[in-house]
Amino acid sequence: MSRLLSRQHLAAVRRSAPFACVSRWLHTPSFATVSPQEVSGSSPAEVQNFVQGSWTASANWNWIVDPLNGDKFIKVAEVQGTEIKPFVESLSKCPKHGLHNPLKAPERYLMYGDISAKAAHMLGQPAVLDFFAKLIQRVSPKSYQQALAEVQVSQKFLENFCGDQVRFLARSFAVPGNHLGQRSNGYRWPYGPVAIITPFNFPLEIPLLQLMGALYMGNKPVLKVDSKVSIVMEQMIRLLHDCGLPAEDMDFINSDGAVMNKLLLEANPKMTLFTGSSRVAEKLAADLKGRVKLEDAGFDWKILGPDVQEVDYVAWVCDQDAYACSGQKCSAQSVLFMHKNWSSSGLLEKMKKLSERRKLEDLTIGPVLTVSQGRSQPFFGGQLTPVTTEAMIEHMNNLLKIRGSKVLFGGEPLANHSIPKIYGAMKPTAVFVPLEEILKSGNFELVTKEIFGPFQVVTEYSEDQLELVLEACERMNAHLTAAVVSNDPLFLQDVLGRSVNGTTYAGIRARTTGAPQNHWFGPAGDPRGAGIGTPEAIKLVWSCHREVIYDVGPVPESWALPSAT
Ligand SMILES: NC(=O)c1ccc[n+]([C@@H]2O[C@H](COP(=O)([O-])OP(=O)(O)OC[C@H]3O[C@@H](n4cnc5c(N)ncnc54)[C@H](O)[C@@H]3O)[C@@H](O)[C@H]2O)c1
Repeated sequence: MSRLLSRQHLAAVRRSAPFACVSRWLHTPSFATVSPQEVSGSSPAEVQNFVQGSWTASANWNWIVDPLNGDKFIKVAEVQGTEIKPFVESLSKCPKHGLHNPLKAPERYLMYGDISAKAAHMLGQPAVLDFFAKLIQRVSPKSYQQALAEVQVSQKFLENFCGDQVRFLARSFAVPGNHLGQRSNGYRWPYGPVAIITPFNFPLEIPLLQLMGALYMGNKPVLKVDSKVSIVMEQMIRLLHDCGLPAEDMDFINSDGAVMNKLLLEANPKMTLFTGSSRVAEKLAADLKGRVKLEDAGFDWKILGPDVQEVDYVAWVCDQDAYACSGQKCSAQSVLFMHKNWSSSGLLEKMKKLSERRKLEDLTIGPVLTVSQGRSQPFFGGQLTPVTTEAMIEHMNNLLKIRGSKVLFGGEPLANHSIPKIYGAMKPTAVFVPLEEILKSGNFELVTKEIFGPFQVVTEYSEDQLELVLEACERMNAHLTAAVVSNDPLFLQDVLGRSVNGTTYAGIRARTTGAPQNHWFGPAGDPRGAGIGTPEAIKLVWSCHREVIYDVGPVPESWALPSAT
């Protein structure tokens, strides 16, 4: 359905809708072609692709089921392997030097400042914030506050890059040369044709921030979002077009992983930003011969230091870090190392009580959406774990085989729900495993396996066991976020100085999650590691360094031909 037709359809629906429906549509923003409240099994929404300046369908519709009741409620026009040609051609139209760069079409930096200003203004309207928050809730169930925070972070990010801020991203430098007429200039240069692949858990924030970063620096991206949630970004692209985004500047594709993999191999983007599991990240790094930046798995740790204080606050942050968004933040607290001084503080009892406040009705706990890949997705090697209820229970039972381990709270499936079986439905769960056992080679892999759901491991250490805690952190593979909860400066210095996680919070209010637009967010310790959010992240991910050495003379009158060297 073309954009025009969609609008006509929308207008027709608005005309024929009963009163309650009309009032909802009245609150639907002008760019939108769906209403979050209306999408249902009996009134399914459609998601299209955008390529070479127009919205297109495909030969195949992939049905997405409502994660709360299993109804087929969204159909996505998934591009098949035989249909990728327009996307390949579109990317090939962009030269390696990009759509703009410091020496070509610099007015486009200003244009993107204007687009950001308009988009920030539009997204900041209460009705538009609400529209996106509710749409996110429909496809990636989380509490209204969590969904709204995702939209607000995205809105603030756009505000941050208004006016001249986009051109400042491409600030260059000059160094005087050796003689008159010579100087070197360092430029931030685009890659040209690029690709962005993003997962299901932040349907708006991750794709929007990476997309805008790519565009700001002069690249032409093709964007692929997990089909389960791509309706959100489809609507956002319509908003961006309304705010002046040139239609030819980016493409949007819906497909399964295998087709996207094929597209990457045929279109040969000069850089691919991948956010998702380590399994796919490693495959793409090999397939694309290292031309990638990665935001992959997180097994995020929190260490509570020896100074016990603010127990209620720390318990609340632990609950939020481990269980908000049902534990489906890549920054979620996966393991808690608790100094023995906290044992008698009542912290664990408080965490248990807080976890029991969570309920499906307000989506403070909800479905776990990591599933095995779609029909045509081949198995690429490595452990592929759909996080179903059974898978989480099985993982818990394996942990419970470790000597001294026990369930602290949770450990049971959610009751009274209609979440489809392909998704997980588990109460917020904490399993205690003794520190010495965690470190044993047979156990370590199991304990540090990322369970992308409401699940954490808790352990305890004594004064003389900090070395073991740091050894555990050193042996982990994913170094995304971390928290050192202490106001003891020497403790902080010691732990921070001997660890690597990319986004680390330190102090008694430290958390593992949050990641607003004003913090760098990304892994450390891997040269392929990407970042998101800040000017530094945009420059690192979406541009490379180019040095132009101007040497315009004059050649000194005294110059004579030197002997051969
Ligand atoms: N580091 C971060 O910033 C960050 C942020 C969010 C999620 N994550 C991680 O993402 C994972 C959860 O997401 P998921 O299970 O949906 O991840 P996933 O790797 O299965 O999928 C991510 C995206 O990659 C696509 N994809 C899959 N195979 C592909 C292939 N061969 N070629 C190209 N694209 C392919 C998927 O369709 C999806 O759009 C967790 O491990 C989590 O920690 C990391």
